[in-house]
Amino acid sequence: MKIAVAGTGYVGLITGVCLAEMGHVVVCTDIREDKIQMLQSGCSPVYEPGIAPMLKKNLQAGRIRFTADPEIAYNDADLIFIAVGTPENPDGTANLDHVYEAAYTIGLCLNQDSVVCTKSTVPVGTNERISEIIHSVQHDGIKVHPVSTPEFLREGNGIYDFFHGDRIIIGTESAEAARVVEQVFLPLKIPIIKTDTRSAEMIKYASNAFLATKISFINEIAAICEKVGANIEEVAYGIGKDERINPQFLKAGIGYGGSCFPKDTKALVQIAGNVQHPFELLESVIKVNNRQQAIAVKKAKELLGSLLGKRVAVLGLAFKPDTDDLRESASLIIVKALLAEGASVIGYDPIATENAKKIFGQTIEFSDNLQTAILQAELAIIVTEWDHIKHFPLEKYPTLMKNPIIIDGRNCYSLADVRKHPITYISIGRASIHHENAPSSNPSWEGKNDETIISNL
Ligand SMILES: NC(=O)C1=CN([C@@H]2O[C@H](COP(=O)(O)OP(=O)(O)OC[C@H]3O[C@@H](n4cnc5c(N)ncnc54)[C@H](O)[C@@H]3O)[C@@H](O)[C@H]2O)C=CC1
Ligand SMILES: O=C(O)[C@H]1O[C@H](OP(=O)(O)OP(=O)(O)OC[C@H]2O[C@@H](n3ccc(=O)[nH]c3=O)[C@H](O)[C@@H]2O)[C@H](O)[C@@H](O)[C@@H]1O
Repeated sequence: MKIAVAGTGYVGLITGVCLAEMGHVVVCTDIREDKIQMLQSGCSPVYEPGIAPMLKKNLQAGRIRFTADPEIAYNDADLIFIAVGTPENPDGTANLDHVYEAAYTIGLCLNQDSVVCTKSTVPVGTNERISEIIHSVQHDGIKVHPVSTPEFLREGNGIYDFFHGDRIIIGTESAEAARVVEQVFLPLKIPIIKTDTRSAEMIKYASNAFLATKISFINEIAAICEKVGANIEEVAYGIGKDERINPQFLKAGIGYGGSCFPKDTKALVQIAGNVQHPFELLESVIKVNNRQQAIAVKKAKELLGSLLGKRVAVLGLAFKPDTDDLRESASLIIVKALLAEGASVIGYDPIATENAKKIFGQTIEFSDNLQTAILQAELAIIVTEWDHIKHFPLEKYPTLMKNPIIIDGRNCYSLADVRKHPITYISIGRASIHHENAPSSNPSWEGKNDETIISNL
């Protein structure tokens, strides 16, 4: 069976390389010739742990090829995965231009019967439109079956998720097409759920919306914990022990970012609105997240008063660890707000700096290591819990910073460890630790003094 993949971004590339690793013959195509050239030479245009060696191995074995020519990719493909981007329109709806362009090109190029699977996240009804587009231009006498196969991988864990996902959804009205797709994934021994196309499309949005809801829920509880002197880490552990709640996605912090939760929650609000069902719960989830992404700078201002002229180190720029992706990262909001307050910003990220430079340009400085990032800084804001940041020794902050103040947006350190050092430390949903040399302005987010809170923990 020859498999083609449209789009060589995070999803397309991981899908293509992992299918080749399973032994399939795969050809990937993209409209970006620069990406295709990189991939042909064995280099991955995105950072994803494990992808580079697997790519090289399968290129050498001749199981995967890359081409900018869609004719070569689609002409004789038995199975095609569409994995192109579906970014957000200004009104929050999903932009389907790339998906429809890919469908059109597939229709023009296909020369045999084929199954066309959509991995891109698309609103309910899109696969029907994809099918119409293909049929409107396809060669006579061939059969093309559309299937919705939504993708659930996480960036930074993409390869693991491909081989060990919780489920594979196959949404189609064609039993024959479902069988073809099932045969491809059966060796992975991942539960396969066959359903209708519209339900498959909805499963993807509902999954992301539910996970985003868990995050905003725990962030709301964190905000209350700060005011009542409880500790969100203890609370999340306690509620997560209930199997019905589950411990995952209960990590309080400065909100969810990334290429999907923000856009997919907004798109689902639009999908609901289109059928006159205001999705009030999800609207609140989005609102809470917007507040959360702004909270680090709010806390900094409450603590320091003016940020004008202050040197602030932003530690972590990617939207989460183990990726170079900055799409909708909290760092974007934080850096913008710091600059608006007149602070001078120095950014550090172990992997995402090159992508960050494309966004921030010369408006901020960059450091290629954490130590120089915090050197002489008046404030450090932890945005991304990279291992390297999480495990950076606390004792180094007082030796490098003037008067060490950390706002930890990801609760990387235990309060007990922080208390051993002369550091003012503000985290999310936990007691604030004010070192005696720190600025004296009284933060409004809690009415307790530190001693009272410390004795509670
Ligand atoms: N990034 C992620 O972790 C996940 C993404 N998704 C969904 O998968 C889809 C793809 O996401 P990413 O891989 O992150 O996007 P991406 O933006 O990294 O990559 C998309 C690629 O498609 C290419 N492309 C655009 N139009 C094309 C066309 N007509 N033919 C061939 N290639 C074309 C682009 O040049 C780009 O390289 C989106 O719908 C996203 O919501 C779903 C699950 C996880
Ligand atoms: O549709 C998608 O693109 C993907 O979106 C998420 O994956 P991803 O965005 O790569 O990363 P996550 O690990 O889910 O984290 C997303 C954001 O939520 C934040 N988060 C996550 C978990 C948590 O407990 N708390 C929290 O704030 C992370 O810091 C990050 O900013 C989903 O987890 C995937 O299943 C889905 O396929």
